[in-house]
Amino acid sequence: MKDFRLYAITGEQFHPGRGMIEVMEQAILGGADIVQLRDKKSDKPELLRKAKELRELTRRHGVTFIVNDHLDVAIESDADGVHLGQGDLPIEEARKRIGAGKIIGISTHAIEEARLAERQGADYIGVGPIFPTKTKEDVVAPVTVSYIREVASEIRIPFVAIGGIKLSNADQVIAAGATRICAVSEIVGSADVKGTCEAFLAKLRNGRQA
Ligand SMILES: Cc1ncc(COP(=O)(O)OP(=O)(O)O)c(N)n1
Ligand SMILES: Cc1nc(C(=O)O)sc1CCOP(=O)(O)O
Ligand SMILES: [Mg+2]
Repeated sequence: MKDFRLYAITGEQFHPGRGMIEVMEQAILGGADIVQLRDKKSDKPELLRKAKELRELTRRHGVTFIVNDHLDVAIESDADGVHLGQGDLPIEEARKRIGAGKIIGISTHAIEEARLAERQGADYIGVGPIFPTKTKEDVVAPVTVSYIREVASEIRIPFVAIGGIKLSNADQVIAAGATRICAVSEIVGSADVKGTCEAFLAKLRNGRQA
């Protein structure tokens, strides 16, 4: 898969009065290079409509587009891939349905899950939740930056840190070895979405030099 640095996930509850496409376009203009549609409320037709809009936006900007949870919506909207949770369908089955050229990402919360995801052919893993977060209802206890250190030293596929990551704590995440960051509320809930993305990327760039 095309490498990425800043992963922006939709969260419409964080920007009342502003449209999702407008907000995600600001994230992309700020440098987000992968976008995920995460929507726990909409029904299938609504999800598909949003996925198609985001597909058009991301294609126009040359940015990777992932659909959370819904493999069928990912396929029908011609997304670049799907993000699975630990309780979702197995990677092997998802791969058969979505095809070899597409991206499969999976959430992990412990090194055993990361090892398994790598063996099963995931293209990237989510590593989290690093810090407490209110964005995800059924979230597990924070894994802390020590899990980033474990993954960075052992896992070879790309990993992205997620969960409670803010501009104010991103330096800890980067110092632990993360070279890719994912955020929901800090990005889409910001009054300056573009500036927030630029600030995350500046931190990631500085971290690489450190
Ligand atoms: C990049 C990334 N990492 C982790 C998640 C969480 O996925 P999951 O565990 O399936 O939980 P939900 O997002 O479905 O609530 C993610 N979506 N993206
Ligand atoms: C969607 C999600 N997945 C997580 C995981 O640990 O797998 S944490 C999380 C929520 C991230 O939202 P925020 O950046 O607002 O904390
Ligand atoms: Mg999920």
